[in-house]
Amino acid sequence: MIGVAEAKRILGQLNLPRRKIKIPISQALGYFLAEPVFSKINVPSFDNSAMDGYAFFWQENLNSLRIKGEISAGSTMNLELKNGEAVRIFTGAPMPKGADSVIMQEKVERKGDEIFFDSSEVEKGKHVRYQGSQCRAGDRIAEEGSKITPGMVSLLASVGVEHVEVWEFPGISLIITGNEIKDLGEELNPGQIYNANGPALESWLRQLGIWQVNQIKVRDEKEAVIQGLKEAMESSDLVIFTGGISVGDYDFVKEAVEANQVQELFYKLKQRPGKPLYVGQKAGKLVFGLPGNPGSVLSCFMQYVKPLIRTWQGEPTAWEAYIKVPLADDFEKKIPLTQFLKAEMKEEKAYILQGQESFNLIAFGLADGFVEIPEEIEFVQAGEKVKFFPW
Ligand SMILES: Nc1nc2c(c(=O)[nH]1)N[C@H]1C(S)=C(S)[C@@H](COP(=O)(O)OP(=O)(O)OC[C@H]3O[C@@H](n4cnc5c(N)ncnc54)[C@H](O)[C@@H]3O)O[C@H]1N2
Ligand code: MOO
Repeated sequence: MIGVAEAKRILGQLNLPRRKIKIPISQALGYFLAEPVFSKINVPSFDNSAMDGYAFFWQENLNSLRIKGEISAGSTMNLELKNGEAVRIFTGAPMPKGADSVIMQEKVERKGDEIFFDSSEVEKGKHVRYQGSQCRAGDRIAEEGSKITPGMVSLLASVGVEHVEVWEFPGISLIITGNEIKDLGEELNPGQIYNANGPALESWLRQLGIWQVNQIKVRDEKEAVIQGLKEAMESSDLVIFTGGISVGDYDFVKEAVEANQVQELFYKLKQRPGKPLYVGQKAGKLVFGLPGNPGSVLSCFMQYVKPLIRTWQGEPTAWEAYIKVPLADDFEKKIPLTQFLKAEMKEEKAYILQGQESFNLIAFGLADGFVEIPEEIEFVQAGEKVKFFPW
């Protein structure tokens, strides 16, 4: 059995067969840039007013101006001001020739075609947004690996970028094993349970922007599991099993990966929950055998599958997605394994929740994420900092 750090090192070093795609920015939310982005234009592309008011040429001791005309946003009017003249101007409208400053309309008193104001209210260059003051054509405005947020989309649109090169998301298949598993809405007979893992993983994947997932259920029969994996590998980059990876007589995932010539990267980790985690690889495709208990599925997904998918998607720091927070209470770890514990964050402290068994989902409904207590640590004192992995 290897430890958590070694497992992460192995997965972190994989050479993932990622693909670049070019997509319109309207569809790019949540993707990561595969190339840096350069501005196509100067922004602003012309000097313009930052306020509704009056534009003029600044001079010492100025306290009145004569209004010569009006310029609104989008106007192409070719107006030229002389000293002592002002133009009525609106936010975003181009500054006329001969003007270098704007005064807000609230600061003036208008009488006919003249405005009067206190000379202390005006300043050279005030309320003008100069050409190229955000960026200039050719400037690098976003780096490779940046996540496309709504803010980034706004920036890209402002500089005239219509399409971006991003890393394509991996295609994913979920294989839910277990004769006892019933879908919601179905009747539960004795010995049967609801499928918690399928909806949980679907939700996780949606959180990562992945809405299209091939999901199949297979019975605990060797041929069905082998065939299910074969078909899933043909259509996906990542195959995620839940259940069937332990040592029971009806656990066939191990036999299925071997029958499909998947090469083992590791099997069984010094951790709880999720000890019997399996990961294998074939021709760049990855197979995760998540142990069936829902607590194990969620911990293993969060610790290994999520960072791997994020890396595939182009996030450079996916394996460091934790923060260090103080533990609210003392914690004694009674097992020589790394423990992932469901925890709630309150007033910047992590509270380890009751009910940490890997079948028990009550704590999952309350948790904000996991606390990690490393293998070699036996006791953590209240106030000591631990790694916290937010959902
Ligand atoms: N003799 C041993 N037995 C077990 C060991 C071991 O080392 N030696 N490890 C235990 C640990 S730890 C885990 S975790 C489980 C993992 O078992 P499997 O991956 O084979 O999973 P299953 O046996 O199929 O299921 C385990 C458990 O989870 C429930 N389950 C499965 N799928 C779902 C689902 N989609 N939604 C909700 N719950 C699900 C299933 O009914 C079982 O109760 O093995 C231990 N045994
Ligand atoms: O570690 Mo298992 O993953 O206890 O449920």
